[in-house]
Amino acid sequence: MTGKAIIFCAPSGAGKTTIVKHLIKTIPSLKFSISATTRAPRGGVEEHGKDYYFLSEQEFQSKLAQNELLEWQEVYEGTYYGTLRSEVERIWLAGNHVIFDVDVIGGINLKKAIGDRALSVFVNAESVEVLRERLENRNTESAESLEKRVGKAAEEMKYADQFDYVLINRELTDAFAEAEQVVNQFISS
Ligand SMILES: Nc1ncnc2c1ncn2[C@@H]1O[C@H](COP(=O)(O)OP(=O)(O)OP(=O)(O)O)[C@@H](O)[C@H]1O
Ligand SMILES: Nc1nc2c(ncn2[C@@H]2O[C@H](COP(=O)(O)O)[C@@H](O)[C@H]2O)c(=O)[nH]1
Repeated sequence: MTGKAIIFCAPSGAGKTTIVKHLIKTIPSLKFSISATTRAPRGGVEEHGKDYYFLSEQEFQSKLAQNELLEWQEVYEGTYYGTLRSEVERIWLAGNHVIFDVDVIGGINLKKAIGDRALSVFVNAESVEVLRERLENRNTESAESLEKRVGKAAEEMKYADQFDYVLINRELTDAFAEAEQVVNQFISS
């Protein structure tokens, strides 16, 4: 089996992490590419080596200098995120498919780098107001961080037409079913 790549992107709060976690649970050959980030872990929720590799800025810059990142972005001012080449290699060598949860520009760059072996999916909500409400309910962001994320969302929505598939996440159960269908069809093609 040739390993494929599934790229999930979305404006913050649209629900891509929720959908990606669901896909990993339901499709056994799909493995998550754990990114590197300089963001601090969300207390009590996130683990190093599971959700992210939480690095200092110096450690991140060192990986960048050694060409260990397939793509990277300063997603929010002063906060870096990047895809490790070693994650993709590890997952493909084990005979699995890789799934990414990355920002919109990172996703466009990954699709360019991987080509036809990759399916890029843009998850969206009905409106920026819905994104805000979901982020408020998630209760993980400071007021400042929430404004940064919502502020960036309208800009990110403009890139939706550069993706292979656009999924509007209204009811979560419907979004799960649609995501499963499109991913299963791609990995079995
Ligand atoms: N269809 C939905 N209806 C209501 N709430 C939802 C829906 N989908 C996801 N959520 C909730 O919205 C919040 C944001 O979802 P999630 O963390 O998956 O977003 P995200 O796109 O990964 O955002 P970020 O880029 O900030 O990590 C979560 O609390 C999640 O439980
Ligand atoms: N370009 C990349 N973006 C990434 C990567 N890993 C995660 N992300 C994106 O960052 C934002 C914020 O994530 P959060 O965990 O702080 O909410 C989100 O859009 C992620 O998809 C990466 O390796 N490269």
